[in-house]
Amino acid sequence: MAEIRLQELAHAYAPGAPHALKPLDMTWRDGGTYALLGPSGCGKSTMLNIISGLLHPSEGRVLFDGQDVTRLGAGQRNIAQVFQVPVIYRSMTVGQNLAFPLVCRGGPTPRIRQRVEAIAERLGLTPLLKRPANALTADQKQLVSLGRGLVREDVAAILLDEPLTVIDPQMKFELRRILKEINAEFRVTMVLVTHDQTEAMTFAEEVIVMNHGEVVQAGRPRDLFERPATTHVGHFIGSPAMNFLPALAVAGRAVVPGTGLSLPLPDGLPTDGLVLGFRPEHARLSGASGTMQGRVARLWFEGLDEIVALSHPAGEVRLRAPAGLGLAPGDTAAFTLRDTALRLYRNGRLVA
Ligand SMILES: Nc1ncnc2c1ncn2[C@@H]1O[C@H](COP(=O)(O)OP(=O)(O)OP(=O)(O)O)[C@@H](O)[C@H]1O
Repeated sequence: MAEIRLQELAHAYAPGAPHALKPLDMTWRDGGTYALLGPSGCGKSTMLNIISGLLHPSEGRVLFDGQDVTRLGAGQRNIAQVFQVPVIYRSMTVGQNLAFPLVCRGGPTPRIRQRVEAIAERLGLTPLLKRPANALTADQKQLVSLGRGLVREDVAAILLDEPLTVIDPQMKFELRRILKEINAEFRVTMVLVTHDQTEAMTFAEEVIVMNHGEVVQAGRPRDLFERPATTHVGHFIGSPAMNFLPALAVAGRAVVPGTGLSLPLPDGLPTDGLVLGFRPEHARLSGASGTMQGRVARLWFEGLDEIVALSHPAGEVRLRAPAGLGLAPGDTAAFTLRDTALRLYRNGRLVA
């Protein structure tokens, strides 16, 4: 188990090619849970493969517990990696698959059996231990892949590259819980790559949001939700996404015309490219008068809540409201906003 430090790390796949991973510095605490979150092609797998040693970075260093491992191959790093597509040894039983990493390292047989049984129990694989791995469903095969990553007690970290994609939705929730339990019990550093915000936000203590090869924000799930560092993060995290409305500078404040939405402008801030943003969850419908009034454009259900899309000359905003308020498209509605809910962005970046 190890602290992982990325120092001035960057990667281009060919000399002179644009960076697939732009320069970054980051430290992941020993025993922590982390998620790399972002759309397809943003550089998540590139970063993970550099950490596992499958890929050598074109710039910078990777340190495990202070030791430079940048030029070491995957086999020398003591990392367990689980991929999107299950990797199993088809000619072996489930038990033999789970035992394989330990057998390769030559541990005592009783200890191996004990560890295999413990991990199988955690993953619900006990009844399948003697089955040929070949005969399993895709879900079960991925559980075996995960189990092979978890069975070793000496790994520096477990890297999970979209491992839940092939897993049945019911099972996903259960597996995230199991992974967290294993992390709490064995304090093994875990890094999950995903493009699914719910998966990232419910699994990790710290989420690293990436876009176009760049880390745009790294922080606790609550901080990403409350204070997105960019409008991209505000769009990408949360459902519905954060609301953003263009603002003008008026008498030292950023103001959305025709609404009560405004914030003081920080001293010296240029006044172009201003946008005010707030979360749908922080607005409360308030009858016909409030911070902003608009016309109900659309309504739809999300779980027990109703999402109300309000149209206004400044733009459309979405609010989350308890179902059964009796609103209909075309109605006039208004909302008030929680005091601390408003954020100011300039050219897409948080300024206040
Ligand atoms: N072997 C490669 N050679 C050249 N370019 C590559 C290679 N692998 C990835 N890339 C490019 O690097 C960028 C980042 O890709 P990467 O696979 O790391 O993104 P990702 O976020 O993991 O995407 P996905 O979720 O689709 O796997 C993309 O523009 C991709 O086309």
